[in-house]
Amino acid sequence: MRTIDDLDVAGRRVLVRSDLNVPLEDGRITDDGRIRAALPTIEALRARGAKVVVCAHLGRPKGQVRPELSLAPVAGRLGSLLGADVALAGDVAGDSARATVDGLAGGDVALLENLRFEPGETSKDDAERGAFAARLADLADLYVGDGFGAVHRRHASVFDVPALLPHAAGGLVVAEVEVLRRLTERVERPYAVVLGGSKVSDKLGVIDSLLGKADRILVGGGMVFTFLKAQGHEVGKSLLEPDQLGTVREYLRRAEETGVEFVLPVDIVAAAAFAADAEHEAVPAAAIPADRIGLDIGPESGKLFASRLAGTRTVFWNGPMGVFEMEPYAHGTRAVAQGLIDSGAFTVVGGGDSAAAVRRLGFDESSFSHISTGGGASLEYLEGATLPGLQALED
Ligand SMILES: Nc1ncnc2c1ncn2[C@@H]1O[C@H](COP(=O)(O)OP(=O)(O)O)[C@@H](O)[C@H]1O
Ligand SMILES: O=C(OP(=O)(O)O)[C@H](O)COP(=O)(O)O
Repeated sequence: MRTIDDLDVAGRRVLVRSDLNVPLEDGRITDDGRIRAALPTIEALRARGAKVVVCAHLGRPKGQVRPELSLAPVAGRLGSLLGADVALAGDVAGDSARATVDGLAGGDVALLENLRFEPGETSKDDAERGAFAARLADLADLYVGDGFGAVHRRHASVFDVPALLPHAAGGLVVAEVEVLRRLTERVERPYAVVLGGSKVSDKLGVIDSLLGKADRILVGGGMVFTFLKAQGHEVGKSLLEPDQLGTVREYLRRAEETGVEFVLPVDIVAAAAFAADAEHEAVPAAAIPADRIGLDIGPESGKLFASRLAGTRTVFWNGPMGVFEMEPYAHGTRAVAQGLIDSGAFTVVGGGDSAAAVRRLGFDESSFSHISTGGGASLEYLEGATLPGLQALED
């Protein structure tokens, strides 16, 4: 892959695809790790006199303009971290974007509005995606792919635009790939993978390939209920992927056959509602009441998970063990983070929310070997999948 050092950027418009998908609460950024991770590439381009046009997504607005998912707070934080004004365009690739880009001088930075306000960004239709990509490409002379957390998405700004412009990989993408390559090429065993979070349908599929790679797979977070249900247990109102029950049963069967150890929670914190002040208690994982929702793994599971991480040499973790944003449901995530640290293994934590969780829960980032900005992206990389956003930069 070419890097930004291979591009002649002075005075030219450089479209930088970053992943600035940060967690928000009431319109405020609760963790700016992804913005900080995007800075080195933007700063390097500015220093070389580029007109930097940053583009990124926030949440999943599904092609609709949703004012609460405007990148305005991100533009503000990016500006204060850069110590420079960041002009936010009023649209993604319309008249306002054009005027904003036209107003840039060398060394200036602008941010386009949330890419996913445009249906073309995420469209599965090649022509629709291509038409939007052409509008984006029209705003720039060069393209830099630096949004590692989104490289697994075949989206216009990730996959199609680099085909239309001279392009290079940004520093974040280069650094992330270097660390993750270590987990695919020379992994030290025992190798454990911890999976959780809420993007269950996206991430269940990677277990298929992990069964041939990992020695232990620990499952918590919103992912666990499809496993519990597949084993015949009641899961109440917890997150569930009913279509995946057969797949999960097959995973459990194959794990037994191949000697891969699946570690599932033995207890669950079950709450009366999805709220911090809801009545809640730890119940056996096999006995979740029908009117309750599972929001964390229980204390016994926290101990069990930590014990199964002890003695490992490599751990990859994606997805919080519970709804850590609410203190009553943060214990499992805290226990697993501590388990990674205590294991002494080479530890990689991946994912926007997982990385935010370790910071929010007070862990020192340097306690982990690597904190990746990508959850789904790093899982798919480890799976050996071809990632559209990396493939597009290789050509
Ligand atoms: N049992 C659960 N039910 C619902 N949501 C959960 C549960 N456990 C964890 N989550 C949520 O998962 C979200 C993160 O999931 P995900 O986006 O897959 O992780 P990452 O961003 O690290 O890849 C968090 O916001 C957390 O609140
Ligand atoms: O947050 C992200 O991924 P992650 O939760 O897997 O870390 C990326 O910004 C990609 O977002 P998407 O999963 O809505 O495509």
